Formats: sequence, structure tokens, C-alpha cells
Amino acid sequence: MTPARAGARLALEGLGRQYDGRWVLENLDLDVEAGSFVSFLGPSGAGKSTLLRIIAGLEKPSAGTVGLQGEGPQPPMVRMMFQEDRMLPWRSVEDNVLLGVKGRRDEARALLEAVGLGDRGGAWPAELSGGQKQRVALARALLHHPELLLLDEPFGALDAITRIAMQQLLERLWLEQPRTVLLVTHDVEEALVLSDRVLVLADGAVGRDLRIDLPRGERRGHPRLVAWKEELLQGLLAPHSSAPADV
Ligand SMILES: Nc1ncnc2c1ncn2[C@@H]1O[C@H](COP(=O)(O)OP(=O)(O)OP(=O)(O)O)[C@@H](O)[C@H]1O
Repeated sequence: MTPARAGARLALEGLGRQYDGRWVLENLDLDVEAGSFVSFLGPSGAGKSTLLRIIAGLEKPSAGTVGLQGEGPQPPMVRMMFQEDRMLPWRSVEDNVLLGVKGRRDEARALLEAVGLGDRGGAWPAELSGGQKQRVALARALLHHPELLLLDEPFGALDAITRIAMQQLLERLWLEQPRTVLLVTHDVEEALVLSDRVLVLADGAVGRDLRIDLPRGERRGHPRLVAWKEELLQGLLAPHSSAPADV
């Protein structure tokens, strides 16, 4: 039984974004419950990153609104994590976690411990593996106690084993601390294993909205998960054959 969770509630209404007269997102309506873990799949160019950037406030929509309701009256804290680590190479790992933050060194150390890098705080970014750098990026995002965590292909550059380890880490941290998570991924299994809900973006809107009600921990290899994966892959492959320019 999943406990009642906090985190930000998200409401998108009539959201649209156009570039050079072409609508990448169009009239998109979406409600995301506080504390839920939602993944976005979709063919390349479907607008997944654009959507996350708009929700993060890094980009303005051409139409519609983004409604964010946090736990208190103030706007919720939102943090975004990207595929590349975006660390400053001349600062230590610990100082990278503390980027833009005064003090709170003990908290940064505790977070590095939580992501399995308790002994690497004094290292330079160049001394870390790709997976370790993404752990640092996760610690840096979590230091801000985001009520909404936006993850844009955070494990896309990692090998398959490291990727599964990172998925497990992310899930553990999410179960320990309530927050809303939106994950953009190309990995259908990653989406199905981690999410309460999987959304497929296609033609500027939500084409598929799947609730994953299988118990966490029993998902990998579960027949229903395998069937969903097959179905989603078929759907994702279909548009590619008719629109090779978007692949
Ligand atoms: N700043 C921009 N100027 C012009 N076009 C843009 C800009 N940003 C994104 N686009 C276009 O918008 C569409 C959606 O891009 P976006 O990066 O959001 O897709 P995506 O679903 O995240 O793709 P991918 O899975 O390949 O990362 C693409 O056709 C892209 O070329």
C-alpha cells in the first residue's frame, strides 16, 4: 500500500508550444497528482524535453497555462536533472553538490552518502565514472528539496547495469522522501518499472495514458509488464515508419 504522499500537483491546460510556426505541443491538458511518479515516452521530436523545460519555467509556452500547487502557499521548488552531468570541472564533487548554495555542507555530505558516494566528496568530477556523475547530479537536485523533480533522460548515457542501479537508487530515494517526479525516457522498461503512470506523447498531445498498478519490486519480468512493453514499443515504432524525417 502506497502511503499518502506530498509533493507538487501539476495542472497543464491547453498547453501549446510552436517553433517557426510549427506546433510541437498543442492543446495539451494534463493533471499530475502530488507525489506521483510519471514518465513520458514518445518518438524523437515529440516534444518531451520541450514540455519539461516549460514546466521548469526555462521556456515560455506559446499557449495555455502551467499550474503548480506545492505543499505550502509559496510556489513549489522545482529542480531539473539532465542527461549530461553539468558539473563544474574545477570544483570538487562536494562543492558541485553545493553549487549556488551557502553552507549546508553536512546535508550535502549526507546526500552524497545516500547516493553511495560518501567517500568521493573531495574528488574532481573528471575522476568519476558516468554513473557516479549522475549520482552527484541527483544529490545536487535533492539538496534543494524539490517538490517537483524533472528528469530529462538522466540515465540515457549509462551502460545497462549502471542504469538499473540508478533506477533502483532513484526509486529508493523517491519512496523515502515524498515528491512528484516527471521522467522523460526512451527506455520503455525504465518507465514501466519506475512509474505510477506512463504517458506517451504523440502529435503534440498525450496519446496514451497508462496506470501501472503492479506492485513495485515485482515488476521486472512480470507478464503484464512484458505485455505493456510490447504494446508500447509497437505504438512507438509505428509513427517512425510514416515519418522517417523525425527519427
Ligand atoms: N529552440 C528551438 N527552436 C526550434 N525548434 C525547436 C527548439 N527546441 C525544440 N525544437 C523542435 O521541437 C521539436 C521537439 O523537440 P524536443 O527536444 O522537445 O523533442 P523530444 O521529444 O524531447 O525529442 P528527443 O526524444 O529526441 O529528445 C523538435 O522537432 C525540435 O527540433
